[in-house]
Amino acid sequence: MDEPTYDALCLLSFGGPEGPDDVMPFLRNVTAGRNVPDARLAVVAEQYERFGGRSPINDQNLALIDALRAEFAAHDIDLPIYFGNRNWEPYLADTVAQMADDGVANALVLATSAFSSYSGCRQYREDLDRAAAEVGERAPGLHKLRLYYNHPGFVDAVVDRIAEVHRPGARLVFTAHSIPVSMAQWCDYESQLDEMARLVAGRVGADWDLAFQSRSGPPHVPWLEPDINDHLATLAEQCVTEVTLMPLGFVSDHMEVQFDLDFQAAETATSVGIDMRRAPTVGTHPAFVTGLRQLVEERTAGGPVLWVGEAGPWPDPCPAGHCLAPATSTPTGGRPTP
Ligand SMILES: CC1=C(CCC(=O)O)c2cc3nc(cc4[nH]c(cc5[nH]c(cc1n2)c(C)c5CCC(=O)O)c(CCC(=O)O)c4C)C(CCC(=O)O)=C3C
Ligand SMILES: [Fe+2]
Repeated sequence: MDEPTYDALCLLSFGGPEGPDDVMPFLRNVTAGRNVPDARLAVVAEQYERFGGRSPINDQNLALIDALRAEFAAHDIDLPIYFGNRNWEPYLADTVAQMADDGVANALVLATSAFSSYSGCRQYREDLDRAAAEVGERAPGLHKLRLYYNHPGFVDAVVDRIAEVHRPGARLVFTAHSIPVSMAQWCDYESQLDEMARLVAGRVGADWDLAFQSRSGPPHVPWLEPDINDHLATLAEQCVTEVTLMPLGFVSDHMEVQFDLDFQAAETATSVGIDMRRAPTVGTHPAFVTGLRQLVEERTAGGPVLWVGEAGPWPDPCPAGHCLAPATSTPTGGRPTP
């Protein structure tokens, strides 16, 4: 592929409220155009309020940016790093406008989502298209880096994070954000999670399962299962007493990790008599930061294309028609054009 010369990297993430007054407007941004009932928003708002109305996600992304700046400096990569979000400040469109002001002609984009799904992949690409359209002709070219769920840097960091808390003999349970089954059918989310869980568990040497967390939406709409809380109860029935929990589907310990796992799932574990330890997400683990630098060098310096497992590197750009939104979430009810 013919690569342009890149003059910046933009970290693209979900965003989160900075204080109590931000919580409801943030949640309305997240769920705009979708049928998430107000009752569900109220429940989630309460979860943010437990954290003083402030999500840890923005600080975690800033920490990752700091780590990447140091990594770039140590490897003579001369790319300024920008930060833009889908749902909160700094909003992506403002960041793209800033890049245009600064004379950036082409930027690489690193999304904080390792796996393939509408929420974690295509929706970020839609965000980029919308932000570029908003800024107009002077907007830089925005080039998303390929998915890195099977990059050795990510996988090595996951293995190492598990080692921080794992006890030999404990059951290793991986979690990822549940998504509607109607969303899962258009992407490789489940198979990617399954393959990486198997590979990581093999390296740790543990029996393992994959469970899902943080589902929303009405109960009659099917989402990926088992839910982590139900699964802990099932494990207890099988006389499992020690669990290592690894939130494989996330790259930082944001609200959904700290609330849904450290608070809710931990309570479930206690109530069913399981001694559970949660492994940290990759965060700024040096192996992860190295892997992200290699992902950039793949595009800027002819660096090697690295991956582990069977699926091969995620294609760059994404395959047409992949990671589509579920039909019910589009205004027309039809399939969006790829
Ligand atoms: C696959 C996936 C990821 C992982 C990939 C990625 O990282 O992108 C992810 C990440 C995140 N999800 C987050 C927060 C929320 N997700 C929601 C809602 C939803 N997520 C979905 C999927 C995912 N979500 C889906 C299918 C919905 C329902 C419909 C919809 O609205 O699309 C809602 C609305 C209320 C609710 O229904 O729970 C909130 C508040 C935060 C921020 C945490 C913080 O603040 O620290 C993060 C990193
Ligand atoms: Fe989410």
